[in-house]
Parts: sequence; C-alpha cells; structure tokens
Amino acid sequence: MRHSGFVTRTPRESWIEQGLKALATGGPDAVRVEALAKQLGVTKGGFYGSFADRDALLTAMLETWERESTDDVAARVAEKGGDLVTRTKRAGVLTFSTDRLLPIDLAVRDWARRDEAVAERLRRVDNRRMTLLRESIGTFCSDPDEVEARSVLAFCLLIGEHFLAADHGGRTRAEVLARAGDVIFARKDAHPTGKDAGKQDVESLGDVRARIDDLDTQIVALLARRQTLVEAAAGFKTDEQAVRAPDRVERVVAAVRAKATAAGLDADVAESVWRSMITAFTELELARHRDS
Ligand SMILES: O=C(O)C(=O)C[C@]1(C(=O)O)C=C[C@@H](O)C=C1
Repeated sequence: MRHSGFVTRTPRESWIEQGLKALATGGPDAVRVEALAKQLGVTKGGFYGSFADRDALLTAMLETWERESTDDVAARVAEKGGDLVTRTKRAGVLTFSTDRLLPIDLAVRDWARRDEAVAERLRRVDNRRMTLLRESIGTFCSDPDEVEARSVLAFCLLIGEHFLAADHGGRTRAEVLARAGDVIFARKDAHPTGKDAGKQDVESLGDVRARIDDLDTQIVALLARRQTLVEAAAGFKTDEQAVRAPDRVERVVAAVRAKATAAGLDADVAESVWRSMITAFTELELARHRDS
C-alpha cells in the first residue's frame, strides 16, 4: 500500500505525502515548503528538484488524492469481489471511515469552498461516487427519482455524520449509521438482474417475436409523442447550433444511462439507441427549418 510506513518513497512522493498530512490537519495554508522540509528533516532546497513551486505541489497532492479516492478505491474494492451493493458499501467505508482518506477528503471539501479549481476537482470525484451509488441502488430500485434520492441520502450520510454532534438515545453512532444504511439500501421493488432479468414465460421464437412486436407498437406511439415535442422545440430555435444543442444531448444521454441502469436496461444499449434517435430528430428539426 502506498501509504504504509514500510514503503520507500521517492523524494517527490515524500513531499506529496507530507503535504497531504499538513492539508488534512491544517488546511491548504498549512502546506508551506519550509514547514514541510522541517517535518521531513531535509533542506528546503531539495523541494525545487521535485517541484517548480508550491502550486505544483498542491496540484500533485490533489492528483494523488483524486487517484487514491477513485481508481485506487475501485481497485481495492474489486479485488475482494462481491455484488455491486457490497462493493459500493466497501468503497464508502474505505473512503469515509479510514484514517487515511477521510481527513483529506474533509479538508479538500473545505478548501473547495474558496477555490474554484479545487471545487471542480471535487465535483469530478463526487460525480464518480454518485455514479457508483446510482448503479448500485439501481440494481434493486427501478424508479430513477428514488435512485437519485437514495444515492444523495447515502452520500450525505457518509459525509454529514462527521459534522454531527448529536447523541442517539443510548444507541451508538455506529449502530445508527448501520441502520440508516439498511434503510437506504432496503430492497423495495426488486427486479431480477443477470441472466434471469426480463425472463418471461415464452413458448417459442414466434411467441417472443409477437411480444417484441407489441412492445414496438408502444414504443412507436411514444416516439410519435416525442416527435411532436421535438418539433415544438424546433420552433423556439433560430440557428443550426441551437438545433444541434450538443450540451443538451450530453445531458439527455447521461440521464438516460442512469434511468436505464435503474430499470434493468443495459446503459450502453440505451446510449446507442438515444444517440441514434437524437441524431434523427436533429435532422428532422433541420429539415423543418429548411422547409419553413
Ligand atoms: O432538447 C432539444 O433542444 C431538442 O430539440 C430535442 C433533442 C432530442 O431529441 O432530445 C433533439 C435535438 C437536439 O440535438 C437536442 C435534443
């Protein structure tokens, strides 16, 4: 493990490590080259062999924190296996209940309130955590709004509990947290996943195809309603860039991926279908503009 005391670090890693310790205990203002040199028992001059300046160290520290709290946590969790919910809970413990990452996370969170670049990095890390929570809760909860609400509750619980001073009437904090976790992860409307997902009583290929045809009838009706709305959207647009609306496309695709996961539909299939559909509707909007 990178942070075990038995690993020989390069000078650069030692500065980063000492910087993260200073950040965790005293915030970014405590990350001063002279103080770090003293703590490491080296001269300040050596610092400039590894970093151009203090800002370069701060960036390297944030990179280390980001990597450890996302990719490294994911790798450690994957090593032990288990289903997605088990792995998500383990990731939560590794990130928010350990001496290593928790104090750094809380310090970064505080720092992000005053520094836009840090806020951006924190947003990226938190979004990855939310994606994991959504995917995990989506394995047993099919309502996308509820998946989002439960994911936020789980996230707020993990972070917020470190800011609470409340007692729990004879219960320990750990007991209450465990119970809160059970509530958030309680299966309400489980749908089957894996090879049994969507398994229905079908007698023959003809049977399956008849059902697919029925679903297609419903999908076509929904798409006709969608087309009416897309045409209405076209009416509000005055140029090609507005018609193409690439930002909106990405938001729609991201939302559809989350909804797909929650509903038991493969997220890649959903993305591919939606991109293709939006391309066709964009062409339709452009054609309507040309004709008008
Ligand atoms: O949201 C819009 O602005 C639309 O016109 C709808 C829609 C879509 O099909 O979802 C279609 C074209 C744009 O590229 C973005 C999205």
